[in-house]
Amino acid sequence: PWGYDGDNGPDQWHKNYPIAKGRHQSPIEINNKEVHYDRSLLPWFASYDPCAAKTILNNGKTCRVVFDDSFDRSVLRGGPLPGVYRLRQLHFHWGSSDDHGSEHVVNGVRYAGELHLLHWNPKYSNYLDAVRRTDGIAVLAIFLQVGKTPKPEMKRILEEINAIKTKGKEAPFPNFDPSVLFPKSHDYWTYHGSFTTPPCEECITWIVLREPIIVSSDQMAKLRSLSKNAENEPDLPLVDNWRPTQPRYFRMVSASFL
Ligand SMILES: NS(=O)(=O)c1ccc(B(O)O)cc1
Ligand SMILES: [Zn+2]
Repeated sequence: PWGYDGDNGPDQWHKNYPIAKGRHQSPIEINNKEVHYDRSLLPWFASYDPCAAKTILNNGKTCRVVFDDSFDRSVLRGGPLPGVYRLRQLHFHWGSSDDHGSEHVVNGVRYAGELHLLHWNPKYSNYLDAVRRTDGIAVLAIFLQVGKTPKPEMKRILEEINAIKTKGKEAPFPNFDPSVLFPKSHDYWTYHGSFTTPPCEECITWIVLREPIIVSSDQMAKLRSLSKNAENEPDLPLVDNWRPTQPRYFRMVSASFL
């Protein structure tokens, strides 16, 4: 199966998932010189129900929190989006050390990690139908920057890590509103792209926040303490689960700020 190692890593994905060599792939480099300020872009809003949070799991590729998306309970709207999109899950990407780990890169800057909140367009009958549509999915991406005054709200997620150390482990994760993780500024870049993991469908409206959230080096180490294997297998650290940047081709990256 696909992964992030030499033999099954990002450069090989196209063999089983040809879309991985498409013209609208993610992540990408976001460079000020190529960004277009779009003053018609609206602010985005998240209205999340903390009771929609269900479980946290280690799927061997990332740490994911899953939400009830059986109705418009926790939604993202505004910004570049035509309507409301339902929150389905959040997950992280991180490196083997603090100097890299994010998927998007801003003016050459790699952050220690990246948080993705995945939402789907309820105009489609279900999530699997939405991933086949160019306006099917919206991902809110938030950079993780290592600093001395970490965001206390990150603690809640990292405290659960001990319960999901190995692949396949899942634990209840009730009563959590992920908007507590948002940075102060809602400034964002937006462009059309893809899942950053196979099957790499090109169905995502990306909303990448300019302001990172601060996490501590210990918190990043906590994420790196997850194992990519199950408990009865050798303990291989789950690190460097990020895809390198992909060609932008003829895509416009719009900014909501000057
Ligand atoms: N990294 S990403 O947000 O593009 C993403 C989201 C979901 C899935 B998935 O549920 O397979 C894969 C990648
Ligand atoms: Zn992701």
